[in-house]
Amino acid sequence: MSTIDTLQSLTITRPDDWHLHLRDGAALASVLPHSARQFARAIVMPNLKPPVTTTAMAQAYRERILAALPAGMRFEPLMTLYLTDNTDPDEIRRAQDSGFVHAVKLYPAGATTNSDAGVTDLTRCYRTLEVMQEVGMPFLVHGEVTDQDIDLFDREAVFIERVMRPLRRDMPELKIVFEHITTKDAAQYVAEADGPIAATITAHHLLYNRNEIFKGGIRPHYYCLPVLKREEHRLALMTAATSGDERFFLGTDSAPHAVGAKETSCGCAGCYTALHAMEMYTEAFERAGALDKLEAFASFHGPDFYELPRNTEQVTLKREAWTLPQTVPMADGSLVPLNGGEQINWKLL
Ligand SMILES: NC(=O)N[C@@H](CC(=O)O)C(=O)O
Ligand SMILES: [Zn+2]
Ligand SMILES: [Zn+2]
Repeated sequence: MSTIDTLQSLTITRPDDWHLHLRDGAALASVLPHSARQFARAIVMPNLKPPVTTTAMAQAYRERILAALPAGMRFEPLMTLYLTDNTDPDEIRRAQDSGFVHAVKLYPAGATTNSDAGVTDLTRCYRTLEVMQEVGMPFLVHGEVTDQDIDLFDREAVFIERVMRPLRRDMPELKIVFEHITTKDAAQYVAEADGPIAATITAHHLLYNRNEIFKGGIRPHYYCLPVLKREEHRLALMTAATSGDERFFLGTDSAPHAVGAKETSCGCAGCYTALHAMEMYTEAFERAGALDKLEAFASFHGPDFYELPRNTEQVTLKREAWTLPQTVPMADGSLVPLNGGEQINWKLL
């Protein structure tokens, strides 16, 4: 064992979360402290009901987030806009000028939670995407095709061929983040592509393969989109995350849903990890013998891609076993964190 494997504590630059769902209202107030405890900043997803489609809506949402932050906590929400077939190219210029909108998000219509207002055909958005390319506004992509005749487990790989390659051929300078990648196909595509592209990787896709959803029965808290994949894909994600390649960085995709919306005959997609995401990532990197690569993945590659300053504060993770709560109270019902009731071996101080 190398010395780093036996470390009792690990001090790194405070990380950021480059893909986070904070929701709104009572749910926002319940989940925000969990993220703020761990992360200095987060890219906040715009898939509210109704979706955050304008700079004015993003500004109002940002103010609600800051108002929900408990006294004494610091956290910077980095706002995003939800792309629709009708997003006006001028909206991109307003967003860019705002200073607080940092990206625009693609939800293919019907692909995931609250994506009904999403894009039906990306070519309809080309004038808007051209302005994004021109001003350097990052384009964040939920990369799954929605065709019902494509197997659920193949939707990300097919997206690369049908959407990503044509898009990048047409807009080679557009900055793209391939969000929450789940396959070796996506990891390889991002590692090898020319031009400005990166990918976020969740902690749960590093730690689990699809067996987890069905262990001993159907376990809805492990259901998210894109769905967990085969072990070979998990291994490819681990290799990418721990490679030191600056194109891969941390994005939890923590996605809170009230327990009743998960534990039901047709449960929502989304894993809640904001409570313990850094501990989960640390566990994953330790298993790969790559704790020395965690800081760059969690704290450097993201701000570098977004052209934001790196954080200067530090945080410490201690090797200390603790048991996650079974549930987290939420004003409108409770929330089950991923691995609720189980033990985790690291603790963020
Ligand atoms: N990841 C998920 O399974 N769900 C996310 C949406 C998303 O990121 O696709 C959510 O908003 O609940
Ligand atoms: Zn998504
Ligand atoms: Zn998400």
